[in-house]
Amino acid sequence: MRILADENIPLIDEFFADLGTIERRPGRQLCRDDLLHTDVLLVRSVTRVDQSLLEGTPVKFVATATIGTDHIDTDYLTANNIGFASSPGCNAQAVVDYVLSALSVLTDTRGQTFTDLSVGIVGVGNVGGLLRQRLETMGVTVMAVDPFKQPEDVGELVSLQQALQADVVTLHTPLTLDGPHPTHHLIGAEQLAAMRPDACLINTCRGGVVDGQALKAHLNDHGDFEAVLDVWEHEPYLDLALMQRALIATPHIAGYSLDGKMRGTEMIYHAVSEFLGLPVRCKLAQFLPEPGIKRVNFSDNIPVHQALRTAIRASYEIRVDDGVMRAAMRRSEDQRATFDQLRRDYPLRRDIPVLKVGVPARCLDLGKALEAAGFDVRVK
Ligand SMILES: NC(=O)c1ccc[n+]([C@@H]2O[C@H](COP(=O)([O-])OP(=O)(O)OC[C@H]3O[C@@H](n4cnc5c(N)ncnc54)[C@H](O)[C@@H]3O)[C@@H](O)[C@H]2O)c1
Ligand SMILES: O=C(O)[C@H](O)[C@H](O)COP(=O)(O)O
Repeated sequence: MRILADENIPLIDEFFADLGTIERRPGRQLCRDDLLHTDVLLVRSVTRVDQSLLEGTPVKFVATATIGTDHIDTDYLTANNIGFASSPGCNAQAVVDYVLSALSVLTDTRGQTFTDLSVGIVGVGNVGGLLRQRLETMGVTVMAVDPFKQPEDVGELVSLQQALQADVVTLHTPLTLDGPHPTHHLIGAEQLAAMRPDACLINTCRGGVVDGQALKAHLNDHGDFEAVLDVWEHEPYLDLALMQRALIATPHIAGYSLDGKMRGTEMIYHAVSEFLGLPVRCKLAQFLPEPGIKRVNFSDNIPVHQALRTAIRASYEIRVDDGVMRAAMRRSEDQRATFDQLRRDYPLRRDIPVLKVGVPARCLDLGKALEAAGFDVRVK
């Protein structure tokens, strides 16, 4: 068995070494010639997998260690009897953490608390569904839209027009170009104009879901409008003027927690094992390290919103990623190389539920609020 893997997929040896020989390549440069002796191809989102990559190769199975699948021509795989698996939900928690950290910065800059906000969630799948659950338990008003879901499965749904009325609109759809509800440029000039002049748009799904030119113009015309952008229309190239005007700008790392990335590898390992008719031979828990910060303790005189902010940012401080990207892009002579390097060298980050939070026994409300945000609360 010959396996070729993107060099940025973690734990490849740990999960796949007993299956055969493993080769690694930078995902963005992977080409057909690399695959002339490959049986199983393991990719991330930066490799376009289609006829031009696979035709004439012996590849029998393709797996992507990502949630998104817009880089895969699944029709071609099906038509050519090539097996396929993705990693649905693997890094959903990390994206939710990213949004919570962004909201904590937004409310901070505006002197608000989480419960002052209404949040429109566009796409109520793995990420949007978990986000909805967290925000609603935290007491935030949510307006969710998803034309492919039923309210009995995901809770109350509204139209996109209604969701655009929220203080914050956060996007969690796949990038789709066809079908009954395509998402390419789902948010353009018309939708931005329908939003509140002081709203905040968060995009962590795919750059192409937002019309970047329209967003830049809207931001320039509306001084109180904010944008939090993790994904960009022409990645790995960025519109620097859009980046400068964004409240927070990051290099497509919303899902980049260690837990999320490693869970992605575990999911493709399960899929490859099943394809080969093999039993599951190892588990992610064997390889996950202990968290760096193990515990944050609160005393009883801290307001709930402050404790939430502190705990969220102890787990994941989005402003650091924003600062690092702005500094790197300012110095950069090669945007593409810088964008990829920021992603490749991304520092270790753990999911919110990994952080234990200590609260005094008499602070029931504090404990409940932290639990609602996903923390592992221990009563002192
Ligand atoms: N920035 C990152 O690091 C990162 C990490 C994970 C996922 N993502 C992106 O986020 C996307 C969503 O992730 P997920 O795990 O929730 O996917 P998912 O497939 O579980 O959910 C997507 C939801 O969007 C809905 N949807 C589709 N078209 C829609 C439309 N026109 N309007 C409203 N809703 C629509 C679907 O019905 C589905 O419920 C992924 O496709 C991926 O591209 C980005
Ligand atoms: O779709 C996903 O899972 C995310 O966008 C993922 O984090 C992308 O990471 P990449 O494959 O580009 O390293």
